[in-house]
Amino acid sequence: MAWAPEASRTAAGGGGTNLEVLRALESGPRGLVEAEAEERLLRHGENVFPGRRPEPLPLRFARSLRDPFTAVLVCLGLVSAVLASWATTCVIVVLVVVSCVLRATGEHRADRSAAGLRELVATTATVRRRATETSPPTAREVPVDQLVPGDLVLLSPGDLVPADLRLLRTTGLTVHEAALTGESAPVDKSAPAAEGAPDDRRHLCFQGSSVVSGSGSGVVVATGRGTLLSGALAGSSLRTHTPRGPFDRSVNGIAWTLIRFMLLTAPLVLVASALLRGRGLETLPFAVAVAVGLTPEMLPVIVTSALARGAALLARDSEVIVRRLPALHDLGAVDVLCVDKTGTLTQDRPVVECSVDADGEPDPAVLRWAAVNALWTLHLAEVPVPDALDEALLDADEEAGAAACTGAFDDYDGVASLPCGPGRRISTAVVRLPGDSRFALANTHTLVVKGAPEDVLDRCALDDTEREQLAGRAAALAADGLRVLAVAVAERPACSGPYTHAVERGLAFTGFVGLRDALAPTAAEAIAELARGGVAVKLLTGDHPGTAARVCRELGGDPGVPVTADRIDALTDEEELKQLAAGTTVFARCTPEHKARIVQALRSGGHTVGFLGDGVNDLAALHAADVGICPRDGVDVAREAADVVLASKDLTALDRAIVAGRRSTSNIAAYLRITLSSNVGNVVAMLVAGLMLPFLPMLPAQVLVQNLCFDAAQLALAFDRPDPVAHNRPVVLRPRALLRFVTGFGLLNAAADLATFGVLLLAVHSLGEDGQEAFHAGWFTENLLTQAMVMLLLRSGRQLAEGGTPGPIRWATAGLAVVGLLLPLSPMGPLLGMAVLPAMYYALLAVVLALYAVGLAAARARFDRAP
Ligand SMILES: Nc1ncnc2c1ncn2[C@@H]1O[C@H](COP(=O)(O)OP(=O)(O)OP(=O)(O)O)[C@@H](O)[C@H]1O
Ligand SMILES: [Mg+2]
Repeated sequence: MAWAPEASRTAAGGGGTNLEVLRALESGPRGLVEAEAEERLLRHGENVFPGRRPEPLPLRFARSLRDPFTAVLVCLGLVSAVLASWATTCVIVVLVVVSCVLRATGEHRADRSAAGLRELVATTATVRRRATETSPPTAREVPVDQLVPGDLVLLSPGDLVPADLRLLRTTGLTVHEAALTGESAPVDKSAPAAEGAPDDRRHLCFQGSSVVSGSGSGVVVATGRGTLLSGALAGSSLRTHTPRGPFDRSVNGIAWTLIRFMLLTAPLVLVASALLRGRGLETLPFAVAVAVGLTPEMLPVIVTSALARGAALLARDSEVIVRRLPALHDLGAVDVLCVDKTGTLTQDRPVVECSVDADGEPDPAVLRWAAVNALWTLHLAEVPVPDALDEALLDADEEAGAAACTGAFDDYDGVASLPCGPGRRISTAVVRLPGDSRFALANTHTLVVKGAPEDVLDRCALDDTEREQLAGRAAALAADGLRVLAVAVAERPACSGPYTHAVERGLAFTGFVGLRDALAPTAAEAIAELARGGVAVKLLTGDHPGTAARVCRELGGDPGVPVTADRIDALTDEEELKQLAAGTTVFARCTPEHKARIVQALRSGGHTVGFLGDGVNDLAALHAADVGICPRDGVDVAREAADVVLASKDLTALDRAIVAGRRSTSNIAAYLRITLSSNVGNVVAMLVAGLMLPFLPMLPAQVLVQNLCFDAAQLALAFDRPDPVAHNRPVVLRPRALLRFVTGFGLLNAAADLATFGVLLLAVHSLGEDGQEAFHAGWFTENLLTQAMVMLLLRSGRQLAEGGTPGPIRWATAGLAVVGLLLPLSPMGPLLGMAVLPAMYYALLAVVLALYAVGLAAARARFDRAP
């Protein structure tokens, strides 16, 4: 348990000065001493994020019991136990246990293989601590689970709030509390004024929220199970939201259809045999066995195994972490990938290339003003985390300054800063010349503004023609692939109160700074591969349309006509937005909301959408997409929001992840096709034969043994290496197409079964009561052999004639055939009520099977040709 001491919670929750709060928590402004923190960790326990505690194996096992297929099996097991049909009950218990064990261990394995990588991209918190009582405090990163009450935490944009905090100091801090309150807009947070304020929620930051802009420091008041989020989850007033992605629509949709179908089978068999054969309740065990026979009970196992194996291989070979297994399936279905530009396709290490005045002439003063802005934005932040653009400006300025030795700008003192953030594309620093207040200059503050040209020009005192001209100049720089910042300044009488955005008006335009941000080395290759694989790539960026279009071209794509986000604002009709989103490749000047809206529009247009992004401004879109993907260098919140994390710098890992997703889905689809068509075939044949014969066409125990053999063999499908050609386009499981397939192939299978029925009539002279055992043996052999054939011919893609070493499928089918042929002849045969058949039967059976193989191959070829 990790409750903060009761006293501290009260102090933190109520008012109180910073010092009082710190004292109540036995902490201080210089942070905890390491030894004390260690001691507290023992006392309070680890600060584990709710919902992220690793699930123990028994719990996993219990969770797989909740699966609908397993539930149906358990019900059928109960029915057979009530009927005292113990053999059936035993087989069902074996099925349930095997399936749960396989699923739980599969998930566990996938988790383990990603564990090392997860550490590599783990979320950390920045704390201020001291090595000893007397040493100075230093800020350092600690794993989130090591935080203790009383720790001083520093927050900056993109951080996940690691525990419940009482704020001590803030500058322009806004946080996103959607995980707690559902509120999607960022909320302002501030440290209380000195006298303590009554509005305590404003002064608290809660675990699970994320920092959007600004920075701050706070003291930890609660960790682990003591946090508000933990409490809310325990009281289950909050649910971790699970979006309905393609996986839910396809695999789960199909599963539920099957379950309804299965629940109908047992009553149907009972009614049919009562009406037509006058049999009573004694057919119930048989009806139950048929229902079990029809159940693709291995579906959950195949799904988990195929996905877990794919995820484990990806982690090992390509350093990709799949955080939610179904996301791997969804990746395979992605047909549109939206990508953010800065930091994803580019390296986000911009370098200043030019600094020009309003006439386009080189002017170092523009860079100097931009650097003054960057310097004071950085210094006035509670936590100075340099942004890449600011860092580049400071570096370039330092170099230029060293050459020119002009010191005038260094004399400025910072007064206030209004930083940029999501949706705000300019940053302002208010500076002044230090000096005696008797001089007029000391009463003047200088506003230095830099940011997106459109936004800065809007705030400058210019007439329309001038503004247009300057916008044109910015566009020309952008078209060269530069990131462009406009710089403007204004002198104002000193203002004693806090500065607000309202002062950013009537500025004097100074010039532009152009920065070049190199492309990520593997970006072009990755994008080309995506295009070859049938995935449309769209660029969604906050940057200038010119820069975005140029980047797109450099990556080998056709940018078309870039759309700026204000066009999206103008659209009220969802239909129009859908069309615009589908027909556009580059979206520029997007705010986080625009990115999410575009993703949403593409999804409602019927696409499966992936979003690859790394910043705070990508958070909403990462949530909105079917699959959120984050590169390794993304901010904490982006990584937390993503379903898939690319742990290596290599973007082509994404292509491999998509192929892995397609492969897993293909294997799942192959399983469904194979198992359903043979199950449907068997049930139809069994019903027909059951109505014509004086005895049950198969005994319940036989049905179940046959089923066990099928299941064991079909597990191999999860490990199949399907045809690579099948993976050059998105793979989607379509319930309708599957149904068509299953009906067609199921009837073909039933025809083969009934042909065997005819053969048995010929070979076994009397099919009266005494021919029963021979009939059962004959049908058992035929069923297993046809199943083996179906597995070979209906797997995804690869043909029988392939060379090389036999894969899992061939071993499985060979095993199935051997069991089918030998089991009735072995001592097990009589135990299961089967007799030895005449040799003639095998000869005739060979003919039936050959015909069936030809029929299957022809039907498959026809099916593959169909659109
Ligand atoms: N530190 C900054 N100072 C001034 N302006 C900035 C700063 N950072 C960003 N901007 C402006 O805001 C714009 C939008 O930034 P934002 O972070 O939303 O997207 P981005 O980094 O350009 O691109 P992407 O969305 O591809 O990551 C930038 O293009 C730039 O003009
Ligand atoms: Mg970015």
